[in-house]
Amino acid sequence: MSLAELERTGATVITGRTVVEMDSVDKDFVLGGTFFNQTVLRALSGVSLKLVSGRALALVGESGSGKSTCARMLARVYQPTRGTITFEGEDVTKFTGKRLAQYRADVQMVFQDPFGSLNPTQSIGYHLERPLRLHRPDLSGKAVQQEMLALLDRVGLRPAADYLKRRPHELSGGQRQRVAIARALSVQPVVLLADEPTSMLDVSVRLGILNLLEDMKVQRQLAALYITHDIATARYFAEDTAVLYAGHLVEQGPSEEITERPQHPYTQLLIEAVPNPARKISPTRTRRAVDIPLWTAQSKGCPFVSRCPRVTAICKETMPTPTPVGPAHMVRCHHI
Ligand SMILES: Nc1ncnc2c1ncn2[C@@H]1O[C@H](COP(=O)(O)OP(=O)(O)OP(=O)(O)O)[C@@H](O)[C@H]1O
Repeated sequence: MSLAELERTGATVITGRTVVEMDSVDKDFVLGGTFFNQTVLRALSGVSLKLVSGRALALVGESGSGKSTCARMLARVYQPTRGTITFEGEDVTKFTGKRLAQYRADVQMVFQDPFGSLNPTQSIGYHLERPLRLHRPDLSGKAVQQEMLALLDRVGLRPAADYLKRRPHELSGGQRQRVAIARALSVQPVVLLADEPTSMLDVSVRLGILNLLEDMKVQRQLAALYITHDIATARYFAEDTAVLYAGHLVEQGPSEEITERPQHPYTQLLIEAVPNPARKISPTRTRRAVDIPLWTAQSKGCPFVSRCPRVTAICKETMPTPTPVGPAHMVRCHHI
């Protein structure tokens, strides 16, 4: 049976190989207090996820849920407090020197603010030439020029030669994000971490950037992490979705399954919040803004209790373990 046929049967087909794996990762930040009585924020609690070549995983959650912390750990900006991160089977936390530099080239990040990530005093050519010369010393001067033009062309900045001498302020937000993507691709990465890559762009250009990232994911078989507040775009770009709340993964599985049949009350809340002109507004349903709880090493129970319509005594005491509810679909809730 071909992959396409197998997919039509409804089975979850995970193509590609696991490139990066996070296993039971905690990340603590010391916020203050004395040496003997520190206030420790647990920004991530027991997070496990995989990035697979040619596939994207969307990491969805509200502000402060720990999405960027997760990406920064994958990029080796932060070390985990507990748990392991492996890259092609090797322990990332042990990388130093040349191995760490190579890892940082293999794992590229695209940030939400395309202007902040480019140097306003330097040309677009400079932004592409530097990583090419640093990470691909085999290329001759002429080959570097050709590669810069090919990269700009590939991200849709045409005619490419026109863009080389321009500076970031001469480009629109969407064009700057295309330059940032070209720069990330210049070092031939294996993993792409896209941290809300469209949230600061005009709505009209967002789809173009998502399409470009999708093309790059497929053509280069990148293992991608797509961070977003917006569960609706998660389905568009990512095959798999993981929902993060107060540093805990509360639901994870195929994007289509998660958006069609969300099981965790938090995922259901995110889906209900997606604007849908066809849906009637229920006057009985009221929403109040609630902050994500500050999770510490002493916190217990499920972090969603203060907002959960299903809450019972056990939820206040014990964090639920992951429960399978479908092929490659897990939920952490006592009441599914
Ligand atoms: N370096 C740090 N020191 C202390 N606390 C931090 C640090 N980095 C992040 N945090 C805290 O960790 C929690 C998670 O932050 P993070 O930026 O990962 O969330 P996020 O989901 O990416 O939010 P946003 O969507 O607003 O970027 C927040 O409470 C944040 O204040």
